[in-house]
Amino acid sequence: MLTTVARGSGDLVSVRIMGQHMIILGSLKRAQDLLETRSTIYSSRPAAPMVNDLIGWNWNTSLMPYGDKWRKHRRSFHQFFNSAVCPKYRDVQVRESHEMLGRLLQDPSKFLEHTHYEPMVEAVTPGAFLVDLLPILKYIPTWFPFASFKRKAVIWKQWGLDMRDIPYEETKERFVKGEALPSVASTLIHKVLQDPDQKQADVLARSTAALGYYIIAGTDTITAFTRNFFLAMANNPYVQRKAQEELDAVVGYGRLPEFKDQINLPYVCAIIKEVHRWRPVIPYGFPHMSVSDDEYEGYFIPSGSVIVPNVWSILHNPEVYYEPERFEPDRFIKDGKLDLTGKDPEDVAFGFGRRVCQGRWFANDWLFLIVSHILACFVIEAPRDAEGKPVRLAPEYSSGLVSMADSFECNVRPRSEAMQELILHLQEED
Ligand code: HEM
Repeated sequence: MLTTVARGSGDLVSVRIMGQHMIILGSLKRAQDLLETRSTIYSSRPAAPMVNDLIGWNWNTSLMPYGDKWRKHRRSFHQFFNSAVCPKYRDVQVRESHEMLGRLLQDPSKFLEHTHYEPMVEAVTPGAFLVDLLPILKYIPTWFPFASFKRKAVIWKQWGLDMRDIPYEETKERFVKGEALPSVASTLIHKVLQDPDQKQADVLARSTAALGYYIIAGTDTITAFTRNFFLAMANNPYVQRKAQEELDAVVGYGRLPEFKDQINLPYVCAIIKEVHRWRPVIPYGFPHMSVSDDEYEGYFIPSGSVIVPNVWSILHNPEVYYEPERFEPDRFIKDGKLDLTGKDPEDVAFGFGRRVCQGRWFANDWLFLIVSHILACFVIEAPRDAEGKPVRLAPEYSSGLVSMADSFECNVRPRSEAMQELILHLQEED
């Protein structure tokens, strides 16, 4: 029997579900007080038997409990994705973006298909499966009538292992033959082969490389963000026009926006911030877990409590963001410049404290290319109704950890013949 007991109000709510304490943090102050100032206590993850034991994803940093193993994996990932290293990947990201533009040009009606979505996010959503609340369930046999989660787990486990191991093994084979291209995986393999404890080094290397392929941590979030961007542009044509005017003035027509232009494109950057704020892709926060008893402003928080930052309510606080449901990049512009004082949505959308997203620099570069390139090259319009009026798009969202908009229709067309030719030309060059 599932029982829920709730206490507290406003921005700090404590809930008990089947004996499990859960604290929901509804303001930036609460989230920072606990997850950042007291990060030694609040940086673990809740046990997730579906993911860790059944699917066998205990090699994934983002799901590991706080401790030495997590620290080792985080350090290993950090060396390849810290802010100083990420600019090295920009050439590859630019080429990827050119390809994406080419696909959009070829078949604009399939703009959602040019993004990538894996249903596995369902599995990393704590509480999505009863087994996460009742770990004993993991021992029931796969053929048991209600054990569909176990059957899914068998498929996902193999999929996860293939995703981690196949590209790694292929790179290793090429490396041994001296044919591997420079990559995160080949750098790691080079180190493994020199390590006295090759077996252990190999385990860490393949986990880092798998995350490094940004398959798990990255693609769902980037896909969800891109969908929200299309949605915001289709519903707000004046925002789109304003961004395109800025792009035309700063970049001109003969080339695509580049990283060096970013500083002169405050409105385009404000759109990225506003997409993070308006429809955060992890709206109910990535849960943390406390590792010792604590007392906070008169509340006793027992060890093992699940702590959930309510990202949606923080980013929709009308005291910080006027008319929060409105898509309004101008809220981040002051005197023609980007002004994020006390309101940068990325301080919230990428999580908190010691568990803050490790892919944020890589993601930011990627999102800048997606948004600026699409805006420079295409017009995005909502479909029209029988009277010729634009339809207000309002898709449903999935309820997983990463909240993804369901598919929706949009008219996407090149802004001009010149832009069309530029895309084709860039593809020939790459
Ligand atoms: C729109 C893009 C993205 C968003 C909004 C996002 C958001 C997040 C959030 C909220 C967390 C949890 C933070 C916490 O527990 O407080 C996280 C963790 C993580 N992210 Fe991202 N992420 C994005 C893209 C990426 C990409 C592209 C990568 C990889 C290249 C990545 C790698 C990671 C890793 C490794 C963790 C685990 C950190 C840990 O548990 O120690 N993320 N991300």
